[in-house]
Amino acid sequence: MDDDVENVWMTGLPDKYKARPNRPEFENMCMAEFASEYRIVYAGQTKRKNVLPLQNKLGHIQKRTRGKPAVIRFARFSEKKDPEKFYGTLLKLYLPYRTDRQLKCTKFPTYQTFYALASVKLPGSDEVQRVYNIVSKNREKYEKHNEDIERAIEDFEKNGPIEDAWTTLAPTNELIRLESIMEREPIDPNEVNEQDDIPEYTASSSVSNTAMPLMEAAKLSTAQIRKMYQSLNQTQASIFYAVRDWCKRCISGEKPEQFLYFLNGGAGVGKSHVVKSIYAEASKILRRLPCMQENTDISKATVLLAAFTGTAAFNISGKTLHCLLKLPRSLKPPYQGLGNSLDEIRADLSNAHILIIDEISMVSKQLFAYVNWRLQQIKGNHKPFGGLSVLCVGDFYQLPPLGRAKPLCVYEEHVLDFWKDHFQMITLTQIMRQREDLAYAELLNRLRIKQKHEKLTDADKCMLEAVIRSGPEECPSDALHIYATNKEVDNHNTAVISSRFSEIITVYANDYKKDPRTGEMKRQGVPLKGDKRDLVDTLQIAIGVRVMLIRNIDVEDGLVNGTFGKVAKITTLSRDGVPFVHLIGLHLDDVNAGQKHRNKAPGDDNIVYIERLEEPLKRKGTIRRQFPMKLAFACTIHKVQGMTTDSAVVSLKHIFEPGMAYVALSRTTTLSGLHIIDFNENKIFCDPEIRTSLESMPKADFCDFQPILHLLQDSNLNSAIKIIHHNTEGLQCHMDDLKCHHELLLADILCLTESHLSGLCVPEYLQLDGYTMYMRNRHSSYTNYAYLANKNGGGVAVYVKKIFQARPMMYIQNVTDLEYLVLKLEAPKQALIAVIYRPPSYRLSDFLLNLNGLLTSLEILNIKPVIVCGDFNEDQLSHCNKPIMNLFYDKGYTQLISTGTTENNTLLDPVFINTTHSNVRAGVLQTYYSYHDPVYCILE
Ligand SMILES: Nc1ncnc2c1ncn2[C@@H]1O[C@H](COP(=O)(O)OP(=O)(O)OP(=O)(O)O)[C@@H](O)[C@H]1O
Repeated sequence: MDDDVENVWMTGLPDKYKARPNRPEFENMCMAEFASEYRIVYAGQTKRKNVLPLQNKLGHIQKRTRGKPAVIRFARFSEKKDPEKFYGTLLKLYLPYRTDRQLKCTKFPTYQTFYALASVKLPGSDEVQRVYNIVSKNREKYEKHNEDIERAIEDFEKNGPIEDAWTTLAPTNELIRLESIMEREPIDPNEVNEQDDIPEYTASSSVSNTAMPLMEAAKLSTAQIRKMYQSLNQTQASIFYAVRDWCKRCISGEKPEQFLYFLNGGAGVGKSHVVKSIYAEASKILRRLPCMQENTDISKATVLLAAFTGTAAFNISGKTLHCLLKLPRSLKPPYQGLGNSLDEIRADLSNAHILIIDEISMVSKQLFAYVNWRLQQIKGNHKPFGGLSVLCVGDFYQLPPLGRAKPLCVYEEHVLDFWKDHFQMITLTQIMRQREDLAYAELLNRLRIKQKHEKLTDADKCMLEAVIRSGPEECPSDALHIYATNKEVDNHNTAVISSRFSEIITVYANDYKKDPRTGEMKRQGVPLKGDKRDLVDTLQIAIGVRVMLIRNIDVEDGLVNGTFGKVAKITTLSRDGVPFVHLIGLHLDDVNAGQKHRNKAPGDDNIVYIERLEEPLKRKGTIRRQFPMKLAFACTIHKVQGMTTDSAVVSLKHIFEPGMAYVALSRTTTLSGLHIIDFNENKIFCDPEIRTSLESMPKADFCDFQPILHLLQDSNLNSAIKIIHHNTEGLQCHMDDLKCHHELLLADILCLTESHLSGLCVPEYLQLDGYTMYMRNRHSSYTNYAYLANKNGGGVAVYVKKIFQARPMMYIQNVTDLEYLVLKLEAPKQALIAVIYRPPSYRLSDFLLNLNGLLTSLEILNIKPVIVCGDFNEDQLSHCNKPIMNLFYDKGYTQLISTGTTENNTLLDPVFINTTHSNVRAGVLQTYYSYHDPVYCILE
């Protein structure tokens, strides 16, 4: 290159290789050869390139290797092509100390390495002596132990490596290693040891390289899951059904567009509750995806549950985002792709279709961008988030991301944005945490959006005054104290332990520092001064003290940064006669947490044992071994986001961020459980940008998933007749589900098939308030077909609102061998409503005959409209012949349902009407407890 060329900087070997000279000998050269043979020479050096004398070269090399041993490897291409000549020349040069045998190699087989440029010319014969002198000198200098080494090599070649060479080579280190192994408990390969970047915690220097354990389904029993579904309020149910519907469309092969939803709502509105429900249901449905059928490893999750902090992740039985997507500690652009672990994570997430991120308010824009890029890389798809559907959940009025970064929802020009224009919002408004104390719940809603200089209303002030205390002495001492800063927390904890406990044990950190001379890690007599994010240098504990874990020891097992408990046992051992604390046993507040960490010592099975963690201190070259916990009579507000408690003392003194006061004040289930100290209403404030950002966010439209509720907002429909049919797949076991459904009980006439009931009278538990029930069991429905009568299942039932005048027609002349019920509606309007069930095994020709009989009888009654609903086990969406539908058409009926009514997207549950009624609305409702969805029809 010319001297004045500036563009000389190349970042690495591939660049240098790419820019290799455009000469024939380089053309077919591989990078490895290029790397071993060539070095870039700059400016002045290039001028002498053809005649660099060997002694110069040697001197140069010696300088470069800083006097370390080096061996010459000559690579002159012209000579290489004629090896005999080449080695002949070399032989002359090195005869005094090289044997023929050794020279038969392309590389000199010694223990030192030296590369000369290909352009080096072999010295002429007059230079031989000079080179010889130099080489002899070097040899004296570097090959002092040559004989020993030769012997060792021979020995090695003959006998192989010494088995425990490390012991001989570095005895002290080996001793330390063995001691460490003895001290260490067996490691569970499933444990994930990764940490969060949240305030006051150490961020480990590298990403955890522990193999990613498989996602497990939420550890809830079927009964618990069912209870959760039943408890969903109306808005919670709408998003639940929206996601459920999306999953159903996936399994029916429809390939629906990815959804990107944001589930918004204040503290305690039940966001996490919905997440758990969605996770359970979506995982169940997506298990039927074709890829899951083909894939032998069905343990790979279809729905990924993640959160920013370990506490939030455990709360929803998920993982931290960092751990799930193997994100690096530093999220600074440019994006660092996954290297070797890409295949592994790709396999792990191969079935993933939905990602749920809880506590989204704490996710920074950078982290969110990383999640997007990572998923794009993993899925090999350029769609946002690699084509995965994403449900973000959280409350932007709660804690913002660290470092005062703006929350995701606040758009900033020139800052990476994957939120705006992508996500649609749904807001939960009904507070569930404080549902027993509605006044408090409403107060919290107002505090959530209070601006900094906005004044509280007199009524709100009055409510709060009832719980404002002049100081901690007026508050229950055993309640959790919540402060804004670590300093306040530490002061409180120290004061409590020294005033209330006597047998206090001080656990010092075991600190190690590298000896600069020997490189050995030396145990320090007293703990080193650590950073505030390091594990504590001295931990004061006693039986009964409250503590909190400060590291994510095992997220899946609930041992996370922010897990609370009480010290129940302190196990000591002794080394050289000096006792030391070996394990600390805790009774955790969450009895489900720490299942894997029990039984490490004899005694109480409920004790969860925690051992020391080893971590590098912030100061280089130092290591600390300490229990990852601290006292927790008090904790910071950052630790309580997501927590529900009966009683808490909240100090507002040092609040420094928007949303902090709101998070702290919204933890207790009732106002009486809250005690406020250092009250200052100006400390309760939100980020004003959040309100405007949320107001401008597109809203998700879930009307289709609860259509009757939506339609009834139109007051004209209040007097319309609402008829619903549902194949319940067993009424007895689904009675609670039916009662909790938000739309089924809006029906005036609720027709049910497959009630699976026997007997003739309606038992008490099947009664619904405000309804009269009629039923017909399968056994009494057939006279001529024993093969059907003797089978279990089947049966039909109808619930009619008591305000209606209706007459059941259980037996109609000439109508036999049908599972049916007909209801003659007399007031306020006239109509005939029939519900029919046709078992799949019912021979079609026989069924058509009997159905025809029924339809003819209904015709004779001359009442209009006639509405016939039921499960006919004939797919109305199928392209095959549909004899049942044809019969109805022949009789002048119209079918009202146009979309699938089952999980497989078949239309087995049609609704037929015999008039061309212009004001009929009909469609499909959602449920979770049957293979069939209910269908409705509203007659104005
Ligand atoms: N539909 C519901 N029925 C009964 N209980 C509910 C319901 N939804 C939520 N809860 C209960 O209310 C409390 C708060 O719910 P959850 O933790 O899901 O709220 P959140 O919106 O995630 O709160 P935060 O924003 O503070 O984390 C929990 O005890 C939860 O079990």
